[in-house]
Amino acid sequence: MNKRILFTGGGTAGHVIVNLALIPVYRQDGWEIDYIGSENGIERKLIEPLEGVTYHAVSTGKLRRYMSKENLKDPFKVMKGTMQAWRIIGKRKPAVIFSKGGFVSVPVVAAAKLRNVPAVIHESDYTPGLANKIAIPFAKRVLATFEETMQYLPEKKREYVGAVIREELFEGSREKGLSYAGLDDSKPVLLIMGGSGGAEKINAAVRESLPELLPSMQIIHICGQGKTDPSIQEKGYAQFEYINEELKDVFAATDYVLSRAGSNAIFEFLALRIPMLLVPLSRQASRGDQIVNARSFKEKRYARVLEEEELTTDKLVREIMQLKEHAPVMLDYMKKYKSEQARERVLEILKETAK
Ligand SMILES: CC(=O)N[C@H]1[C@@H](OP(=O)(O)OP(=O)(O)OC[C@H]2O[C@@H](n3ccc(=O)[nH]c3=O)[C@H](O)[C@@H]2O)O[C@H](CO)[C@@H](O)[C@@H]1O
Repeated sequence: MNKRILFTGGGTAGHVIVNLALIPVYRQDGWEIDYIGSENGIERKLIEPLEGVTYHAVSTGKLRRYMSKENLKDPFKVMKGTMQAWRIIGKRKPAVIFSKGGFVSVPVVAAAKLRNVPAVIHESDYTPGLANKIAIPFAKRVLATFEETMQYLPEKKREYVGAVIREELFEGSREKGLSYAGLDDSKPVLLIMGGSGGAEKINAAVRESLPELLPSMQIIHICGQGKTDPSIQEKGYAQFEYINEELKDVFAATDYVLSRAGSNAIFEFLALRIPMLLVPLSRQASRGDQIVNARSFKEKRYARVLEEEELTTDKLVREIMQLKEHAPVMLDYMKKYKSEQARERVLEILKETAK
């Protein structure tokens, strides 16, 4: 078999992380690895430095349901991206393409179809995103993280596999995580993670709540690029823009988490058995995918949820304080979830599908 695989996906870290979990397996197995991403997206930062992966940048345009003055050029950018992807696929001749979604992936999956190379799409959210919806007709298979997502996917292509989680996240050290954040073992640690891009509303509410929170806990706050506040220098409060390699240690040091409800993040907390309070991104700011992700986790008792519209400092403090009380029940339910098989199954499917 031709041992060459091409990955795509980008826009936010959520559309890259699953690829990051799979790439090391292929490297170890001696595969040639290509990646198609955008010129300036986070995927370039996360993927280009990896050894053994050739990164190709293509033109991308945001696809929207409705045309407006601002996005008149976007269909042309997508067409250009498709031509570029078509050329790259023709030159590199991958046996299979794995797409994690995001707008950059649409031209790649379309070009794969034109080149007759099988593509496998992975959908991590409860309801499929627009990019994946457009790309699914061109793909051979579509895999879901949430079992409930199956109802939205074509019967002949779909399979529920669960969440693909980076292996190294299970190998963190609490001690290293505490020392990385300049904290100690004296009080429990609350991690605050506003999604890969941070979350300004959560950041502001947390900063206002510090006087009430810090007496009983330490806080590691991942604020997002350019969103830390250097004027806050409290003991027991550590701020970061984004954490890459040390994230495994930070997770190991975490007792509770306050997070957005991006699919990859919440499945990581579930697999690592970290009790969570979720503040999903509102419908005004998104298509509402995080609201349904969070609802599903709440129904399964893996998480508590605070809607963004209800986010006040008082409510936030109360909910965070209550996490400790609710944790034992959450942990009982979380223990029933098994995550180990997802990555193996995805690898098997990719092998079955490869030309
Ligand atoms: C604003 C937006 O469009 N959000 C979407 C995006 O979220 P977002 O990009 O935030 O994606 P997720 O929450 O799914 O994943 C974030 C990933 O980044 C990692 N991470 C985060 C912070 C950090 O400092 N270091 C780090 O490695 C997390 O461990 C996780 O693996 O994709 C998700 C998956 O399709 C969707 O559910 C979200 O609605």
